[in-house]
Amino acid sequence: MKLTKLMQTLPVYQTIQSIEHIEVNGIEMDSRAIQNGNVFICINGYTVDGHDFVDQAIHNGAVAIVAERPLQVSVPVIVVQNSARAMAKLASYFYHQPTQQLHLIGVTGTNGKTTTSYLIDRIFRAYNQRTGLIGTIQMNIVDQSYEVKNTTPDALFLQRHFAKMVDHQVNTAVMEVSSHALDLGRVHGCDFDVAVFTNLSQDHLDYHKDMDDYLRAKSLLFSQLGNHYTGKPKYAVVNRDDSASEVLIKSTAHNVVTYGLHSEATVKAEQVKLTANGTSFILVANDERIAINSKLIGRFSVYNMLAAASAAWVSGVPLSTIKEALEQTTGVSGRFEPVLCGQDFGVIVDYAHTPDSLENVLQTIQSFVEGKAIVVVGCGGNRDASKRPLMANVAVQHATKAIFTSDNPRKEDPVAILNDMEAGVVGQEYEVIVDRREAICAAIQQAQPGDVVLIAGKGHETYQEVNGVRSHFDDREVATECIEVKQSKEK
Ligand SMILES: CC(=O)N[C@H]1[C@@H](OP(=O)(O)OP(=O)(O)OC[C@H]2O[C@@H](n3ccc(=O)[nH]c3=O)[C@H](O)[C@@H]2O)O[C@H](CO)[C@@H](O)[C@@H]1O[C@H](C)C(=O)N[C@@H](C)C(=O)N[C@H](CCC(=O)O)C(=O)O
Ligand SMILES: Nc1ncnc2c1ncn2[C@@H]1O[C@H](COP(=O)(O)OP(=O)(O)OP(=O)(O)O)[C@@H](O)[C@H]1O
Ligand SMILES: N[C@H](CCC[C@H](N)C(=O)O)C(=O)O
Ligand SMILES: [Mg+2]
Repeated sequence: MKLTKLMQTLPVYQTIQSIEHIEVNGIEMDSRAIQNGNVFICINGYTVDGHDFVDQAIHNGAVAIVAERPLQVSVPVIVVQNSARAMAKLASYFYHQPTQQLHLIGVTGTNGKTTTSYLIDRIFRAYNQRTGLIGTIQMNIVDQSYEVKNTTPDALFLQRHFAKMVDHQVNTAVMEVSSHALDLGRVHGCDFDVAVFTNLSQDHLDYHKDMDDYLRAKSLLFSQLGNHYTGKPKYAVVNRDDSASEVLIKSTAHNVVTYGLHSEATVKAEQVKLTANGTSFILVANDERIAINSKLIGRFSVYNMLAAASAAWVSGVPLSTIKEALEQTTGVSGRFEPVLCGQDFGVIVDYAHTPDSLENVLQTIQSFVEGKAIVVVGCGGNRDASKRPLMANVAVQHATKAIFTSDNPRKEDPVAILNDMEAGVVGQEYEVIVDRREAICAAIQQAQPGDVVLIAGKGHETYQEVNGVRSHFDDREVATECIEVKQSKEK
């Protein structure tokens, strides 16, 4: 592609050298990956500044540079205001605007994005669509899975893989859209057809200045809806029971569909019944009604099902298909996942890593547990420290017994993180066991028939990061080992 043609997608840029003759065969943001004929985009990151790697990029064959400032180098430099946002547009154009060929659904919110995305994916599969999915656990393109580093990867990765989805005849794609991604412009080149909001509560205040700033980032998914005008109808699907939805509704000029349990909503759940084995409710969408009997547990799961059902319903999927998919779903890896080794007490591995999700999950357990609810929980290092005392407080308030432990301390001192957690507890008992394996085994040792042990925070993760080094660690495997040790002692 001619560089001049590629650059047409940017409304404003500056270059003093002629770029008329340049032919481009690829875009890269990493100097190490540059090949002959590529354009190198310099991104000023959190760790290093991509502008410092132009020489390596040129040495590897870069024919032009996109940068945020003029650079004295041997190839033309195109100066833009924000190279990450420019990259999103350039990548979309280079890969022939793949998201315009997909029915693209974006899911944002503090909790429930992964679960809701999987439910949407399963509904569209039941509707015989070829689907793609991008989120915290992995990326799926039809039946192939790929690792991802971020919940919402960078714009280049996204556009490249949307193009791959188009090549694989995918027609519907669903992705989680994190607040970081919205703020950093990772989804700037994406033409969403449906934007879904789950809920808002505290998280990521290490990155966002305050809750208003966090909500502002989330609202970008709604304000940018329909930016790439193609004439297709666009829908905002929001949780009516969450007050943050008011801001999101005001952020979009497109169709708004609300869902909820308590308020007047377009899509509702009526006659909700929550049991230890699942949930049932009547799904109401305008004047259509259908009974749902799901294996998913807890009121929060009803919200996730409503969000997914609404996204599918506005896309034209019949309620009968939505019912079929929701009823077949047993759950998502590491989300309220039971560990079953024939023991006479429950063990649940869950990804709750915010005060709100921990409270939701513990309340759900309390609603059916016959004995004690024992929670093992920690807080991540180098992430929002202000949620630590709040999570500890939720743990002691909503569990019979709380054991505080480590959850990816990253580069922080695990004991310092635990001290931050302990500051949130006044006058209530808890135990601190720094080593996560020991903490899980201690909880399982203490469990009596009828008790439930909740192991929170890591869900599907298969590593523990300590001192910046990741080692294999899977809560489900460790719990199984601890149960087997307990069973062998009892024989
Ligand atoms: C803080 C943050 O968002 N960091 C992201 C960022 O990394 P960074 O800014 O450190 O990148 P960097 O290493 O400084 O590199 C800057 C530029 O120099 C280039 N470079 C670098 C070295 C070199 O030799 N040559 C070169 O050209 C790099 O390719 C890059 O273009 O860019 C990387 C590539 O896109 C991301 O993987 C990385 O996410 C890290 C892993 C991360 O942990 N991010 C978290 C905070 C995050 O984004 N989380 C959200 C939400 C999670 C959720 O709630 O579900 C997410 O969407 O994942
Ligand atoms: N709708 C919900 N409301 C509150 N809590 C929820 C909801 N759905 C799930 N949870 C809780 O939050 C945890 C994380 O769920 P999920 O992975 O679906 O969220 P996420 O938004 O993708 O999280 P992340 O930001 O890490 O990607 C679950 O394990 C469960 O404890
Ligand atoms: N997406 C979340 C994951 C947190 C999971 C928890 N296990 C941790 O490491 O803090 C985040 O980046 O904040
Ligand atoms: Mg997620």
